[in-house]
Order: sequence, then C-alpha cells, then structure tokens
Amino acid sequence: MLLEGKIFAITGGASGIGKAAALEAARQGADVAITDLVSAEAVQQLLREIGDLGRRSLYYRGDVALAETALGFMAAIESQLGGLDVFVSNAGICPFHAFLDLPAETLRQTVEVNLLGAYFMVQEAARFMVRQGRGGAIIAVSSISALVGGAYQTHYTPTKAGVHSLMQSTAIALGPHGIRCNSVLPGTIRTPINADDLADETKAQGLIDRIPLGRLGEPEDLAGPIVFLGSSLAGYVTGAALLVDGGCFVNLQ
Ligand SMILES: NC(=O)C1=CN([C@@H]2O[C@H](COP(=O)(O)OP(=O)(O)OC[C@H]3O[C@@H](n4cnc5c(N)ncnc54)[C@H](O)[C@@H]3O)[C@@H](O)[C@H]2O)C=CC1
Ligand SMILES: C[C@H](O)[C@@H]1OC(=O)[C@H](O)[C@@H]1O
Repeated sequence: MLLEGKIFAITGGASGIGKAAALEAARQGADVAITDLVSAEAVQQLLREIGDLGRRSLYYRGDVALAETALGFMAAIESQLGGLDVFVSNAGICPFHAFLDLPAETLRQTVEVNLLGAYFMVQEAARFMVRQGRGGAIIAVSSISALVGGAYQTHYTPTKAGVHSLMQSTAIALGPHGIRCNSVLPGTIRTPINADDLADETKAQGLIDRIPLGRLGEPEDLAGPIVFLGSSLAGYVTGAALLVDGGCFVNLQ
C-alpha cells in the first residue's frame, strides 16, 4: 500500500475528484481528513466507506475562501488524527460565463475560492508539517486550464495557473523542510462541476474528439496520480505538474 500509516487531508473531498482521491488514499492505507462546504450528513456514507477500509476519518465543514477554515481544519486534524503527511488542495468552482459581461462578483468569488482558498490551506498545512518536522507532500489540483484558455473561463483559468505557480514556488520554499509540492492538471473530468456544461452533447462530443484516449475523464482517473505524488514512490518529485487529460493537451493536429 502506497500510503500505509500516513495521514491524508483534502479540501473539497465530498464530491468528484476529491471524493475519489479520499477513497483511494484510504484504500492505500491512509487515515483521511476531509473539509468541504456540505453538511456532515452529506458525507456520512463516504466516512463509512473509509471506516470500512479500516481507516480513521474526520470531516470539518467550512469555506476554504475564509482563512479561519484552514486554521480550524488543521487544528481538527492535529487533535483527532495526530499529524499530517499528505495535503491536497482540491476544492474549486467553475461558474462558466462569457467574458464581456462577467459580473465582478463571479470573478471575486472564483479567485477567493480557487486561489486564495488554496493559498490559505497550503500555508496552514505547510506550517503544520514544518512544526512536525517529518516532511510531507502537498498536491494542488490545478488544471489543463493552467496551460490553455477557455472563452467561458476567463475568470477561472488564471486561478488554475495560479495554483500551479503556487506549487512551483512552495516547492522551493519548502524543499529544505523535506516537503514536496506538485500539481495535477486534469483535463475534462465528468463531475458535478461541469454537469450542466457537458449536458450540451455537441460540446461534450467535440471535447471527446480531441482526446487521443477517446473519452472524458472520470474522478477515479485522478486518484492514482494524486496518491502517487503523495507517496514515497514520488520521493524525488517536487515542483512538477502532471497532466491527466487523456492526451488532450498535446493533440494539436
Ligand atoms: N472536473 C473537471 O473537469 C476538472 C476539475 N478541476 C478541478 O478539480 C477540483 C475538484 O473539482 P471537481 O471534483 O471536478 O468538482 P466537484 O464540484 O465535484 O467538487 C468540488 C468540491 O469542492 C467543494 N467546494 C466548492 N467550493 C468550496 C468552498 N468555498 N469551500 C470548501 N469546499 C468547496 C464542493 O462542495 C465540492 O465538494 C476543482 O479545483 C476543479 O477546478 C480541474 C480540471 C478539470
Ligand atoms: C470544469 C471544466 O469542465 C473543466 O475545468 C477545467 O479546469 C478543465 O479545463 C475543464 O474546462
């Protein structure tokens, strides 16, 4: 098992990519801490599944856009699980909208959740790991959108470039503490974040046609890469970005 005896924490772990990664971490031997916006009742089934795998779990409800959520989440992890080895900044939103009439509030909210939320969380996780003095791994869920644009994502793609850049800079800042920092760059993965967008079958098929592996991604496609980057198998990998897109990015012509 890749994360035997480790403590794994993730934001936005109630749904989609975060939920798949949380379950895979438990399968790979880790105790799992999750934070999300949803009620504790909404994650009971997920926590039961983690328990059935023989692992401890905790759920902390909060909004990552608020700096105090990071403090509260880390305090809960310390008191209930006793440490932190792998931290994944995953929570995010993508409210598709055209550029010219984008409301300032949509821009502000997207930046606050995706970029400031990631920053607050990564900073608190790193402080915790440095205090512990046993190194660690931090992974940010960025996107292929850190590298390419989207007409309806002008407020979103800069946040994904931002978290990719955050991992590059924190890799340098935290390397001397034995903390590795990497990002995963998913292509289009079917989750609730894009259910409405992909309900347009012409758009969905257009995306699939550009993917050499011939399908959109599923949340489980990210679970392995995230666990790998958190594990000692990736012990010399830091400051890296792993595209998980079925080959979409390289498919120019
Ligand atoms: N689905 C996709 O095609 C892609 C997704 N991503 C990124 O993956 C990450 C996870 O997204 P998905 O699993 O696809 O979507 P999702 O909607 O299934 O999961 C996102 C989770 O984040 C939580 N969340 C949203 N705002 C929050 C806040 N302010 N505080 C705490 N939790 C909050 C939601 O409640 C939800 O559980 C996001 O950062 C997204 O940008 C990146 C590339 C592609
Ligand atoms: C939510 C979108 O479908 C998804 O988000 C990303 O970051 C990808 O680039 C896709 O556009």
